[in-house]
Amino acid sequence: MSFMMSLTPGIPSSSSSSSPSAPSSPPLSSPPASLPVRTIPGTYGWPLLGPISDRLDYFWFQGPETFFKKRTDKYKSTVYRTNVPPSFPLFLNVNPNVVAVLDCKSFSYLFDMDLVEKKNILVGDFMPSVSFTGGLRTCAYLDSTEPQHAKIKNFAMDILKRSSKVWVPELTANLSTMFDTIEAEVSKDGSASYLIPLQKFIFNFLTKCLVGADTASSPKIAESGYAMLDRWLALQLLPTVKIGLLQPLEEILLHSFAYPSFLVSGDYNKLFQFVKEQGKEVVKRGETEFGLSQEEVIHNLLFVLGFNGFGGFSVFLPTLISTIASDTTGLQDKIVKEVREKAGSTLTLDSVKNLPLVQSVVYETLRCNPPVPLQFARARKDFQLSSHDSVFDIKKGELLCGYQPQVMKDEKVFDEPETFQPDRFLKNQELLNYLYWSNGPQTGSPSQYNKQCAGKDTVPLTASLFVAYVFQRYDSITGTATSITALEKAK
Ligand code: HEM
Repeated sequence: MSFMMSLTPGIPSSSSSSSPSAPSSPPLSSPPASLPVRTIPGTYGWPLLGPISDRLDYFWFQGPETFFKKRTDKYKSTVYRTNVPPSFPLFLNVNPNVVAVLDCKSFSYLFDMDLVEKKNILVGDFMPSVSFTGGLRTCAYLDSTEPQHAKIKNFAMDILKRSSKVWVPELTANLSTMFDTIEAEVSKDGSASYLIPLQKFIFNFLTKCLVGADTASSPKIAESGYAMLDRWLALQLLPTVKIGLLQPLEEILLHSFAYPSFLVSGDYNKLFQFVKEQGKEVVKRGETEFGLSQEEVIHNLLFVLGFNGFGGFSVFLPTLISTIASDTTGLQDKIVKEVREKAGSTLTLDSVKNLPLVQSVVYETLRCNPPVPLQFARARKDFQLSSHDSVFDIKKGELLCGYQPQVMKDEKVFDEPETFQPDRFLKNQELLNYLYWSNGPQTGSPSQYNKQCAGKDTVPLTASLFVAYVFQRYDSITGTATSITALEKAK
């Protein structure tokens, strides 16, 4: 961590000249004069052959982690040119060329909305068809300069603010249901596979909090709403993610073409009708207070619920559970002590303030396993970008691609970056400046002027409450990312 204090903090330099609340930290656009200017190393290879070879390395021969690491070692640089999937043969109008940015300093340029734009590049140059979202480009695909972005982002943040009253009671009620199910299965079979109860919990809880709709009012949605979202998400993301099935089948069947939305449109329409009927109050507010059409409100609600919230928590919570439930260093005893002494008998949003170790564990899990691994941004203009040791010329229109799992292991920022240190953020809060899971630093503020996750504070808060709930109820839990094998009730 020795170099950390000399880094430019990873806070967006500014948003746009029209942003009254733009943060005023030093601009990233003027790199320190002492660093040498270097040509960006790396190559896109021969047309068609370069992209296909990189794609096979990425998905098959190396996997994303080794893919980025090997090239960093080869070029002795955390900034280089490469191709990322999807590509040839059936993604003809997708340009796979990117400039990878793989340390905390170069990655933070992705947050500088004066320098980069984020139009249609949530998952790279490839964009899933808008027919998955009713023909609309939802918030996450809009650049911060597009007028609809401000309206929808403000709506999303308003939803979170208003739902704060019901957030904790809904969370604990739904957690009770989930752990009753898991507990019964563990005592019957000796272990419980928890992914389905967990996804049902996330779906019911978020639907109530974000949409104001009770899934109990529709047995079909209550029973299979989570699975409908899984299918909808899978079809949009398949071309870009490694599943780990038998290769080369995965390459041929999953990574070679985009799946059509009609395969899930029946499910999506059911969810649409459910939100329209059961989420009337929230939908109306989106129309009257934020100037959105009814269609815009509902498709964006479904995106925030399904893609951002449900998708994000479905990836994050299993890693959190597995990290804690497989620990053998005595971490659970320390958490039990903190939770029992300081959380209070009834959990509230304020309880978390008294749980610094729990919060640090949550942050450290987000650092070691950022749930959304890839982030993209396109240069709005020519500018100079610096890594820790060099400066590079970026041309207008070039696509920057950050791979968070490597960036969050930046040894110039994080001591022993490969090691999970539960109290890392408790000992040094300064490090929150470099925790980027939300597409911005944990010390930043999501707003209409940037593209930071609207749930930047809500997500770690919810995860901390989740941990507090577990250790109010249990003295210890044992398990993995998919199953719980033992639960010892609180004595
Ligand atoms: C563990 C859960 C979550 C994770 C990991 C997560 C992660 C992210 C990330 C990485 C982005 C930026 C994507 C990009 O532009 O590259 C994002 C955007 C966004 N997230 Fe989250 N998110 C989570 C939960 C939530 C929740 C609960 C909400 C509810 C309001 C939310 C609302 C949003 C919105 C509205 C955006 C788009 C921001 C914009 O366009 O300016 N997210 N999220």
